[in-house]
Amino acid sequence: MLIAKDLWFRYHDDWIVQGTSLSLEPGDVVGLLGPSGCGKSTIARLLAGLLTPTTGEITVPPHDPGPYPVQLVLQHPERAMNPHWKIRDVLAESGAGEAAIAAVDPNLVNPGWLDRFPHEISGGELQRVNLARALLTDPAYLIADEITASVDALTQAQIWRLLLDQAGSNHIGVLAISHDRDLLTAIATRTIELG
Ligand SMILES: Nc1ncnc2c1ncn2[C@@H]1O[C@H](COP(=O)(O)OP(=O)(O)OP(=O)(O)O)[C@@H](O)[C@H]1O
Repeated sequence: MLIAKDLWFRYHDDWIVQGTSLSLEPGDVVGLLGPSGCGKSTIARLLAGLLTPTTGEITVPPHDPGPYPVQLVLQHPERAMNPHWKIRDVLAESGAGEAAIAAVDPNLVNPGWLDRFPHEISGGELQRVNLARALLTDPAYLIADEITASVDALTQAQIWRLLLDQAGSNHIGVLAISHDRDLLTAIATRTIELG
């Protein structure tokens, strides 16, 4: 289980995260909703181990050295990858070997993209690559922070279908962060509301 207990965090003087607690079980899909600036992305970074809470405790599943068991996928995939790397090298950053990359679901990553650079595929396609890279680390939990906020409704539905299929078959717990209450109602079994 991924457990956050009474998290407090501030970047400077103001407390951004004030006593947040939440838990996520393997296979759970939980929404996180709240107004802009209330600290959703900060909570995401705390859970993914990219920030350390000032006080409070985060329990993650035991894991070997290597990729962290809580992976974070962000809204802008182009900011999360080296623009000079081909897609196969972007995916290899997960630590996955050639065979695992070749075995990625072609609905998620079209094999024809592997020898292209990030700017040579669309934003929605690049987000699928971003998602595939996180999934290739074999995460126990995935935090999806506004991952479909920049794509059209059809692509949004397609990306969420792929993510939920993969999460379901690999028993991955998902925390879906969004401003879109309707989206969270459609995909999550429960939603935590902040602010
Ligand atoms: N690196 C940082 N340094 C200082 N302040 C920051 C930093 N990152 C975020 N903040 C501040 O922390 C607060 C919470 O930001 P955060 O991105 O967590 O909110 P959010 O709920 O995800 O917002 P949004 O829905 O607009 O993405 C904001 O006031 C923001 O300005």
